[in-house]
Amino acid sequence: MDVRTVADLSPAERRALFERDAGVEGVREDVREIVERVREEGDVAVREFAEEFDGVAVGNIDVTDEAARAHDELADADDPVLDAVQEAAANVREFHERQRPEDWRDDFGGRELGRRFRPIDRVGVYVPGGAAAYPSSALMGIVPAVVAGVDHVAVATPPAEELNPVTLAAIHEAGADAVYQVGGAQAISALAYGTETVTRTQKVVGPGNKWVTAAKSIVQGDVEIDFLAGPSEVLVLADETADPELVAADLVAQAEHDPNASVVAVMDDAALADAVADAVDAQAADRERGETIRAALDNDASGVLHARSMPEAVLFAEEYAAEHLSIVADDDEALLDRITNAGSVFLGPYSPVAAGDYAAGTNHVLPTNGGAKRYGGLSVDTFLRSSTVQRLDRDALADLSEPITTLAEAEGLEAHAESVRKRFE
Ligand SMILES: NC(=O)c1ccc[n+]([C@@H]2O[C@H](COP(=O)([O-])OP(=O)(O)OC[C@H]3O[C@@H](n4cnc5c(N)ncnc54)[C@H](O)[C@@H]3O)[C@@H](O)[C@H]2O)c1
Ligand SMILES: N[C@H](CO)Cc1c[nH]c[nH+]1
Ligand SMILES: [Zn+2]
Repeated sequence: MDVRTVADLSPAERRALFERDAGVEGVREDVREIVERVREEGDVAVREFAEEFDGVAVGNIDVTDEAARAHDELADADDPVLDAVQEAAANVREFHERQRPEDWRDDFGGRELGRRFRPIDRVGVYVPGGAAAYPSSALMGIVPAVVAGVDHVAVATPPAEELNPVTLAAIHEAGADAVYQVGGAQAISALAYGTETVTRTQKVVGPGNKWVTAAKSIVQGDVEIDFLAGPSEVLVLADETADPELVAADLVAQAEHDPNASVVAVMDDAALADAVADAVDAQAADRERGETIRAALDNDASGVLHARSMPEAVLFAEEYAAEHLSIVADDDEALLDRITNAGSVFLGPYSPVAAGDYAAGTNHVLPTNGGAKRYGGLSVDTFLRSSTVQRLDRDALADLSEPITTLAEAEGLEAHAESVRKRFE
């Protein structure tokens, strides 16, 4: 890879990095058609798109029993992959249980005010599975919904002649209530609007490629969504203490997800930048998914960048607002203090992004395309809604009657004022 200098980036290069869209805009119109066809034609369209995009003639769309069977078969065979799924699930559950908010009520001087949290009834979780299998995303999407207490968790995952048994087992292990084999934009539409087979849900969550991400942005409004969690991204912020081989390994790892993945390293040390660029090229050539990795490395939103100073590198990282931010530097905590825009942060040489991807316990469903400037990743909150509660005593309402009636009259809403006065007649 060529090393570029932050200060010398052209306006077009800056736009490609900071306004990246991972290919989503380019497929938006095609995806709109897919979403509409599924909305109007239901299962018929789901089956047609499965043939067209996945090359599969789908039998049963509902594969809930198959997921349970896949789980039983791995358990009966004492397959160590099920142990890995269960260990990861336990860590994800433990971390997310800490996020469950408590209902509360407090006395504000005669005004008893509070907040209560209740789960959404029916949610749809998309579990990707086109270019790779994603049992880990099943855990990340479903476990927080179960922890939140969602009544019905419906899952959609791409169809296959033979569905991936580890993905199915992870979906079952995580606690899904219904599982459908439908992928891509058609899955998002099915979960958003329902079909003859697929339950209509109130909120659709989960990561996916550019087609999935475009579909989520289209159904948003008709149904709640979590946020856009598209092709993976990592930004490594490093100083001269970083090991270039490890920086490169984390870049190459995220690059293997998708040709539209974006991977960046920015550092204040020119020699390190050269070493990282060389290590990335060497490692990419050795990896099984070399073609995908090379495409991701070569896209306009990826790069190895040299900054004139760490403050300049930090500003770059803030503007980039990466899904994953890895800080590999002597004083990583001081750098972290200056960062606000990142989906998930990885500190120190023993915190590779892959740890969070699979098993540390934090969620890997995270905002891409700069979304980290506006929202955080998937959590228990994603599946909750809150209500406020109040009980005022007579004196508290009497104390407030002046501001309430004055404001009501200022708004020309006399009946509001009267509803307070009536209580003191
Ligand atoms: N941001 C996050 O939190 C996060 C987490 C995990 C994974 N990811 C991303 O999820 C994605 C997974 O991608 P994937 O492709 O492996 O699986 P996927 O399930 O997202 O996509 C597969 C589906 O894409 C559809 N598709 C393929 N070609 C199409 C075409 N030409 N037209 C219309 N639809 C088409 C098919 O319906 C197929 O079922 C990767 O980009 C990965 O980086 C992101
Ligand atoms: N890095 C992905 C999120 O962008 C999550 C993942 C799943 N499997 C491996 N990685
Ligand atoms: Zn990953």
